[in-house]
Amino acid sequence: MADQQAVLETRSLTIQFGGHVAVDEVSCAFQAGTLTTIIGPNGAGKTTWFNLISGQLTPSSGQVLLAGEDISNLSTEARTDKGLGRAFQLTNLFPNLSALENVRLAVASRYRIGHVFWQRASLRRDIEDRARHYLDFVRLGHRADTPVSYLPHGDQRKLEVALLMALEPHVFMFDEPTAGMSVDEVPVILDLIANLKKQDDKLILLVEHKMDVVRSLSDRIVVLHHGQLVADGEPAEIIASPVVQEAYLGTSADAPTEEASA
Ligand SMILES: Nc1ncnc2c1ncn2[C@@H]1O[C@H](COP(=O)(O)OP(=O)(O)OP(=O)(O)O)[C@@H](O)[C@H]1O
Repeated sequence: MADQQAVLETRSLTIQFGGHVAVDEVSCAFQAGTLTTIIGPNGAGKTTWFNLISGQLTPSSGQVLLAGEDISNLSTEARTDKGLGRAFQLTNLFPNLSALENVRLAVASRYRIGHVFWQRASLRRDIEDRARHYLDFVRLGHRADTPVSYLPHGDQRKLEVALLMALEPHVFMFDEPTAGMSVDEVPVILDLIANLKKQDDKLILLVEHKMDVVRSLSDRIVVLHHGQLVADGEPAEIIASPVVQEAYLGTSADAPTEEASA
């Protein structure tokens, strides 16, 4: 494992907002076929680290490497093209189009085709087949013709996973995928992520607060606190570690206890 090339790596990644260092020299490498969850108290820098990786923010210093290539200066779109996929909490859905049309557009964008090629029957069929495949994967096949604005919140979140899959990324990034979901919907989205994990060449990164989710899905947990990486290892070991308990006890409402996750 140690000599396997990392799919994704951050090296001394740092960003400062005024005098505040939100992500502080974070170095971490991730291998294909693993699911890592990033945890930490509110304001620890988790989302900011994600934003630096996906290109929403430019680091003050340090690098982001994708399959060994320094992508620190690339745009978000260029990073997506290179296989870095991030779910954007519904902001990339077209509410007036149907579920299928949304996925179809995502598939077509992957193919980089214009209107002329769209007319070619074989390509059109291929796009249609793929779009339906991703929609079925997220169990929304029966909602293909429903406009997105009519879908319940949980279905919209599932659709977002389908859009992400349509881009065929090597890296899937989810920032609190279960946020705002009802108790019934949470297991469905987790099941989707667990199924993604079975495609064993993928790297999945999650930011998640619910410790039962973290424990059941993760191969590895990385803990941020005050912008620094303070723990990194297997779930049971990390959750029990004093450094994690202490980090969370600073904001006791978030403490990673079984009660908090219930
Ligand atoms: N654009 C910005 N400008 C100034 N400060 C920012 C900006 N983005 C984030 N911060 C600050 O950086 C710190 C880390 O924020 P971040 O949202 O990454 O934390 P988090 O660990 O994701 O927290 P939460 O679990 O609450 O989402 C916070 O103090 C936040 O106020």
